[in-house]
Amino acid sequence: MMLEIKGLSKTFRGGFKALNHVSLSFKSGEMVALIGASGSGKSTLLRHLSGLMSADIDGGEIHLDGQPVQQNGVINRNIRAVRANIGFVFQQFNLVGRLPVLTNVLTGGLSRIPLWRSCFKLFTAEEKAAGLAALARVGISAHAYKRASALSGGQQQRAAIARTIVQKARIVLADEPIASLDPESARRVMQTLADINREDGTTVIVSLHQVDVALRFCARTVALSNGRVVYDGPSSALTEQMLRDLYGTEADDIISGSNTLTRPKSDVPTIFDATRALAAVA
Ligand SMILES: Nc1ncnc2c1ncn2[C@@H]1O[C@H](COP(=O)(O)OP(=O)(O)OP(=O)(O)O)[C@@H](O)[C@H]1O
Repeated sequence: MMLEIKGLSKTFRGGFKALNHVSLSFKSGEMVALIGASGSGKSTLLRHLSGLMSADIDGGEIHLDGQPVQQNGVINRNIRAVRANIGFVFQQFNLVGRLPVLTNVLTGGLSRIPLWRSCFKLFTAEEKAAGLAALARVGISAHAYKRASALSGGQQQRAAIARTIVQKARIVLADEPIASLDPESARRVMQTLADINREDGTTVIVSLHQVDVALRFCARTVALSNGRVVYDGPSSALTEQMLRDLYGTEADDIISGSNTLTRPKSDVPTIFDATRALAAVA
């Protein structure tokens, strides 16, 4: 599905401009990293793409395969149908902790299940089988009947990805999905996103604080600074200088990965750091 953003602007109450004429388009099957310093507008952009937040009155438009998500500050009245194609993975997992993992995953299909049935949480054998298959794909089928709150952060995040599989989402928007995970869990979550991208052709747009992860997993990177797109192109063409300009005083930590998952646990690095990644493609 083609996701097109034209001239998107968002001004928060008080006058702060969080998005400033953002225009981007995403083709089916892309895996794109969204990077930028804290406060640059990554989460705000992702919320607009799914119609969770409306732009300014004259703030541009977003279309998914020609269907409006929103136009000039007005969300499509039929947003539920549009949103059925969009899966969302949040930093804080967003599962209902007291419900079993499988039930959480099956709620991904709710937009395609008649309302009366979803109200009573009745799922057919076929739906349950689809849920279990999705859990198997993300490697956590053994935990299907545990309460979601009993899972580790990384497992909960993989359950959230399984939910997007059940939903049959064509686009997955992931907002800092690895920010609160340890390095190995983070790597697995990114690999799971890469798998659904490669195997199902699902478009994945993922905001990341870790530049090295963006370079490792995403062929394309979009960089935001103060609500504007300042880079959109192959991740391999990003230079260290661009990253320094983008992150300012945060740059050393971000680039060397000293505060992220880049520090290898053993001497076999699972993910290489951004400087070496850049040197390798130079
Ligand atoms: N509801 C809101 N009201 C007012 N300002 C907001 C609101 N939400 C976000 N902002 C501001 O908009 C800017 C962009 O925020 P956003 O969360 O999109 O940044 P981000 O790039 O995702 O940052 P981080 O990496 O820290 O999550 C920030 O300066 C933030 O303070």
